[in-house]
Amino acid sequence: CGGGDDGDNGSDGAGSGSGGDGLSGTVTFWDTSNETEAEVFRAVAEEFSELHPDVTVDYVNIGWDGAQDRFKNAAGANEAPDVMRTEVAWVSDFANLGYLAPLDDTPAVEDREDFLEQAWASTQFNDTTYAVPQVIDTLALFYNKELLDAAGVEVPETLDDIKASTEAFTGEGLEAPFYLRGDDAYWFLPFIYGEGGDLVDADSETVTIDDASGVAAFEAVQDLLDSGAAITDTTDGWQNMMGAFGEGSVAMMINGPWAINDARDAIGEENLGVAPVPAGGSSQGAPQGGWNYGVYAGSANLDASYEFVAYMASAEVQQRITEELSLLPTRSSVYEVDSVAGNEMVEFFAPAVEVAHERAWIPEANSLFDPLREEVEAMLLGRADAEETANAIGDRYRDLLDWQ
Ligand SMILES: C[C@H]1O[C@H](O[C@H]2[C@H](O)[C@@H](O)[C@@H](O[C@H]3[C@H](O)[C@@H](O)[C@@H](O[C@H]4[C@H](O)[C@@H](O)[C@@H](O)O[C@@H]4CO)O[C@@H]3CO)O[C@@H]2CO)[C@H](O)[C@H](O)[C@@H]1N[C@H]1C[C@@H](CO)[C@H](O)[C@@H](O)[C@@H]1O
Repeated sequence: CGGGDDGDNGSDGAGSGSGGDGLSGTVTFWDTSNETEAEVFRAVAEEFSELHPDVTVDYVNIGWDGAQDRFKNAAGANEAPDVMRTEVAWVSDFANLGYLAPLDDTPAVEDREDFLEQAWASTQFNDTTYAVPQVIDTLALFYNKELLDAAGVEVPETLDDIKASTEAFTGEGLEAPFYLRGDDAYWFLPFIYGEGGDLVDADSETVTIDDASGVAAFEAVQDLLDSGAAITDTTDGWQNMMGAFGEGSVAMMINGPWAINDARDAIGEENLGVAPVPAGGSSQGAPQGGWNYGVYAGSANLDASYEFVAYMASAEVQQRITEELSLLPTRSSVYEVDSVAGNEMVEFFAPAVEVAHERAWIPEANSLFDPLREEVEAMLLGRADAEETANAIGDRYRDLLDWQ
């Protein structure tokens, strides 16, 4: 803050010291993390009160399903939590509705230059900062090293490699080489990027999912299933995917850093390998995802909420979250810490995130995933072929976006 003031306001900065910094009251924090992650996020969040004894943190884990609507409904009734774990694509949605407090020039944003540009981009809406980055992620190929060795299979680099491994794995008694998640549209993106395609081109406001690349992507999905190289489900995908991978009925799945600890518990830490998502017919790519902290615009305790967000997004807390959960930091400085730099999963995922497919952080983007999931589900259930699926999605996007 500069100036001649000796700064003795009773606290020695964020890192230590008792209260006396004028913060008090309760900060309610809604967290969407999964069961394994929640243990760490809860502990870290509640420790904020040790630094600010007059502040009570009310940590509430609401999980992932329906979280976006739960926050919007609560905000609409002016009952939203002070701080919300906000998925990277929800910032524009919540900000567009006026539900997030602008954070520029507030204590919530500390060392802005330390944040990764890819992560920072998702916190912006109408040239204003509405969130602070927590973790960044992308999708990768998770594989069971023992099962690949037993089948004599190298880590696949393309979808054709996965198909070519089918006999080797079924010969070892596996149901199939690969679990293809069929109930979450995020998991379809690597197939679309693998054919050099995308859902839309936001710059030219053009729908591209029903281009030849989109049709080729859905043909590749159908071909993996018809050839016996993959199994899928259109409901309970998370449980079925983690179950099949954990029991060894498949050797591979596509997943993200949030699944690392559960996958290690299931097949053994030394047995888990990660690699880039397999390439398709003409290209290779994985989507960028992740999470931020948003502050509810109607919070009755903005000062404590800003400081809570600064603490949760601090380098110290990010380092601890990586050490305990192998989630990816969004601060460049944290990647320099030995315990983080030496983390095998960070060593893989950090460069993978670097080249992850950027998305358009626009409110409309939120509404692209449900039509994608629903139309692909129809294909997986045999009600449509790849071309009909691509065309159906394209038509729905043009209706939704009023784009070409
Ligand atoms: C359909 C939805 O499409 C999009 O969501 C994308 C999302 O944008 C993608 O980034 C991606 O998310 C990754 C995520 O990045 C990745 O980190 C991980 O998250 C882990 C956590 O890591 C882990 O801690 C734990 O929490 O568990 C998490 C979950 O595993 O995996 C996520 C993917 O699962 O994929 C999402 C799509 O799935 C829209 O944003 C909407 O949400 C839309 N649904 C609403 C649209 C509303 C109308 O606007 C409608 O009113 C509502 O009814 C609908 O619900």
